[in-house]
Parts: sequence; C-alpha cells; structure tokens
Amino acid sequence: MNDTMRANILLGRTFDEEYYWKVIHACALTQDIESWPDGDLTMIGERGINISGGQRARLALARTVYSRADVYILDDPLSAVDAHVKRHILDNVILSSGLLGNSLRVVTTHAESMLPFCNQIVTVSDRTMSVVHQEPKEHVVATTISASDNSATCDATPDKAKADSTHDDPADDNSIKTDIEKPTPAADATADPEPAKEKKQPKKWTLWENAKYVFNICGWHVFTTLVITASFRPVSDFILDGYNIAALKENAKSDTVSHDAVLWYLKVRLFKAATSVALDKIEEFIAEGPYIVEDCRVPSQWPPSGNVEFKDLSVKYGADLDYALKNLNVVIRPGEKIGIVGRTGAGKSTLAKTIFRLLNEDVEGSVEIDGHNIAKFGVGDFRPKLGIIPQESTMFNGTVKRNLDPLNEFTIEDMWAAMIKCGVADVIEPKRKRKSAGIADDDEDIDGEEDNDEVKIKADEERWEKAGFLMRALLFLLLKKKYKKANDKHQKIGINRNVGQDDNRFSSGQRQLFSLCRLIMRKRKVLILDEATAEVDLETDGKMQELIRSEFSECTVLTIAHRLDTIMSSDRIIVMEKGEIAEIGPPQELIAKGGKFAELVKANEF
Ligand SMILES: Nc1ncnc2c1ncn2[C@@H]1O[C@H](COP(=O)(O)OP(=O)(O)OP(=O)(O)O)[C@@H](O)[C@H]1O
Repeated sequence: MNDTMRANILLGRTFDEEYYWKVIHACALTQDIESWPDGDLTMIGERGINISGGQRARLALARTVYSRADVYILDDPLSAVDAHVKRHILDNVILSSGLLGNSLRVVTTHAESMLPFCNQIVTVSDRTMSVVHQEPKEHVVATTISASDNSATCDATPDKAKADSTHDDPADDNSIKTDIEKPTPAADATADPEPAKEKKQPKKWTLWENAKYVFNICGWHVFTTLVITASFRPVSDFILDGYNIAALKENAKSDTVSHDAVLWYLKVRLFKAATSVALDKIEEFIAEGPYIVEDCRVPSQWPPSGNVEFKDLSVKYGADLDYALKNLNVVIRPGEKIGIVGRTGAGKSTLAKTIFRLLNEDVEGSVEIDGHNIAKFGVGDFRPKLGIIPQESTMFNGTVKRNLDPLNEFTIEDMWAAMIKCGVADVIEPKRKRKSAGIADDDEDIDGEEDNDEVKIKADEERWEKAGFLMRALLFLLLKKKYKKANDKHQKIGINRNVGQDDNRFSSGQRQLFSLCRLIMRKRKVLILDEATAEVDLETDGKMQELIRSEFSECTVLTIAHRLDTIMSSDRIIVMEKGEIAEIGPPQELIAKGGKFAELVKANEF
C-alpha cells in the first residue's frame, strides 16, 4: 500500500520495536533500509512500485512474520530472491533456527532444494495429493505439529509427528526469544547485517501539491482526461497496448472531454484516496516525453537485426539515492541469448527497464538498438516493437481476446495456436469444447471429459417439454438470455470471457504464460524476460525455455533469472553487482574461472 515501509509491515498492529527489527534482519531487509533516504520510513508506492521484485517479496514475508501466528502458510516465499538471501531467510525465518521455528509452517515451493528440510512433502498433481513423510535435514514442521496437534493440518501421521518432536535438536526446545537472541549464522554473513534504527520523517506529497503540479503542466482539460484514464488503467496497460498518455493529450486538445465526464470524474474520483495514485502515474506519463516524434519515426520493420548496445549507462531513482546502474558498457549481438543474474537489488530489472525507457529518473548515457539511440524516438513508436514478460505479469480488465491482442492485430486462430503452444488453452476452455469448435490441438482421447453445459442444456430441454403454456412463457424469459449467444462459436469457447486485473482464476505462473502467448504472436526481434518463469514449476520452466529457444531462435533475448537452470543454456551471462557488470562471458567459461558466477552456482546448490 502507498505508505511507509514500516506501516506496510505493521499493518496497524502495535509497534514492538525489538521484534520489528528482528523481523527486518531475518527477512534480509536491513541493507535495503539503510540504502533508502528515509530508512524504514521511506514511502513505498502502491503495490510496491518503487522497490525491486525481491524487496517486495521480502517485505510481504516480513509483514507475515510480524503477525506472530501459530500457523504460517507461505506461498512460494523464495521464488523472487537470490540464492544467498534464500539461505539467509531459510536460516533466520523458515527453518527451526528461525523466527517461525516454533510455529507450523506450510510452504508451497518450486524450489526442490527446500525439500530435504521438510517433515512432510505434499505433491499436488492433477488435483490429487500425495504425502511423503521423511526425516528432515533439520526439523522444521514436526515439533510444531506435535505442539499444536489440534491443528487442521491434514496430518496423516500424528504418531510420526510426536516421534519427530522428541528429536534431539536443541533449537526445537528454544522459545522464539532464545532463537532470536542467538541467531544462527547465515551461510553468507553479509546477507543482512544488524539493523540500523535511524528514524527519519518521510517526505509526503499532498494531493493538492500533486494536483497543482499536473495543472501547471497540462491545464484543465488534459488534467481531467489524464486522471480519468489513469485511474482506470495501469501503467503497464498503456505500455503493452501501445497507447500513451501523450496520445490522450492530443485528444484533449481537440476538446473531446465532455462536461458530463468532467462532472462524473469530479464526483467519483477526485476526492478518493485512489486519485493520488493516479496522479503519481500521470507524473510518470508526462515525464516519458512525446508519444510520437514526427521527424524521427520508427521504421515499420524495426529493429532489423536486434543489436543492443548500452553506452556509459548510469541510472538513479532519485537525486539522493545511490546509482542503481553505474556506467554500463556492453554490446549484445543480434540473436544472442543473454542471461542476467545477480543478487537481489543488483540492478537487473533496472537494466531491462532502460531498454523500454520506463525510467524517467536520472538516466545518463544511452541505449542503442541497431544503431538508433532509443531516446530519440517517441515512446509510442518504439515500445511496441520490443517484447517483454515483466516480473509480475498482469491480466487486464477485459476479455481474454483483448488481453492477448489489445490492438486487434491477430485472428482468433492465432490466439488459440499461441495458447496451445504455451499450455494455457485448457485454462480458457476444455479440450472437448475446443474440439467441437474446431480448435483442438491434437487427437488425444477426450471422450471421457464431461461437458457440463451439454448436460445442462438437456435438462433445460426436458423441463421445456414437460412445462405447460404458462410455465413455458416463464422459461422462455429465463432462458432467452442464456441461449442468446449460443450460436456464436467463439463465445461458446470462452475467448470472449471477461477476466479481471486481479482475477484469481489465474495463478501467477499462468499469467506469465499468457504474457508468453503475447510475445509468440508478436515475434519481436528484441525480447526481455524478467523472471518470466520464476512462478512456474521446473518442468514448465524447461518447456517454456524450449519454446523460447525454438520460437525466438533469430531474436535477441535477455533473460533475467534467479533460477540458474533457466539461463544455463545462454550464449553469455552478465553478472550484475551493485549496479555494475561484475562478470560477463559464456556460462561454462565463467564457472571454470571460479568467479562470481561460479559462486552463485554453488550457492544455488545448497
Ligand atoms: N522505482 C524505484 N524507486 C526507487 N528505487 C528503486 C526503484 N526500483 C528499484 N529501485 C532500487 O534500485 C536498485 C536496483 O533494483 P532492481 O529492481 O533493478 O534490482 P534487481 O536486481 O532486479 O532485484 P530483484 O532480484 O530483487 O528483482 C535496488 O536497490 C532498488 O531498491
């Protein structure tokens, strides 16, 4: 939420200073806090927009750990952090030596390296669960299961749990307090030093200051257009759709904003807290510069080959902040596959953002694609020519079709083909129905699949047959709407189904797969995959990598990943460290050299 880092963790709960700083340390947030101008009182934007993906994940973990619950359900808590931080969090939070050591911890994970530490491994496949009990490398869950054996833990073996509780592990007998007083040394002692407790007052922009700023820049009509639009559509939406606020500015000049819209806006939006978030977005849009630069248009087949060059590139997110990128110089050749790795906060995503000019802060130096400095182009012109799967993929409000093809460039068949390739077609419509609409991917036997709609239609027909005159009239009214669109083939197969921005029908992995569908349909010469497979299981990750290799063999692909398997087959690896390139070269060479990359590989093997 749009508040200080501390408020984001406390969530209105009492401030227990001692425990709070222990949580900060355990969740490896100390160094981040120290690097921010207002320490833990630094404002975090809505949905954590001004912190890195890893920082967001650790903040969410800290919020949960601060709740001091008896039972914790942690949904893939380590997917967005590097191997060192993963180890630190395991030791200081999740394992029995950590802050949650005395609680029951149910952890969902794609990280197989975590499995040896668990008492029970529950595998979920095709909606069936199988449970494996084992002797953990370190006692994680068992002690707590027996201590709170009233738990609704679906624990199939209480005896086993009790047995485990008697294991001779001193850490198990310690209270949380004792554990904390004697923290287990992390594998990497530098992962998070002791916290600094400096408290500074945050700088806050009032709504009025925000509004004045936008008024001064763009005047009344533009202001209202901007706010109405920005309130409804996220930044990424604009980017992906190829729209831009500058285009709206043009509309506003031609006086397209009706008074009704203005009044409606004033009533509904202006006085709501959400508006300040919209205003933040507006500032970003305005700072992006023109949508189209008439005397420097991007050619239609651009970029022709996909050569990417970073020249003396430095980036800061604010005058009083450290450089997030420092004097980067590197040439990426056409068609090269580059893996970008590095500790959390090293600058990987910032590097990706510079290629899309998503940063309006202090950017020095340049990014050139096929010899063109991208700063010269209008953002609306060059962005749609590049492809990205961002760290957090989004589904937009609208139909599945609009999500896949916001600019109406492709046929329905293209969309199904992409969804089938990426393995998400079944999420939208079962194979049986697709087949009846002529869009099945193979001849696999699907006769056993039950078609609920057909069963329902039959039941409706039977009801109709039995009904008298009056009842038929009533049924006619009730069923008319239901069957109105029954003849629409595409309606029947669900691509016109509405999905929402925060639609929980889609897992984060599935959202990433939908982003991959968009890329496959567009076939851009330069692609950025920012933790594009972090949320999917290893097998799907492997399939996605294979698909990326075959579909984009001619393209330049920059892949950011903490999971090293994902980038091991890259032509070259860039290891980022504190905003700089610490190492660059083919993966096997870097491993043989025994430097930073070799260290990361080793850390990943724990
Ligand atoms: N919008 C922002 N405003 C201020 N600082 C930011 C912003 N985004 C990132 N930073 C800071 O810039 C640095 C680099 O962040 P970046 O997101 O590039 O790291 P990363 O290597 O991608 O990390 P992760 O692996 O955690 O995703 C971090 O210190 C982060 O706190």
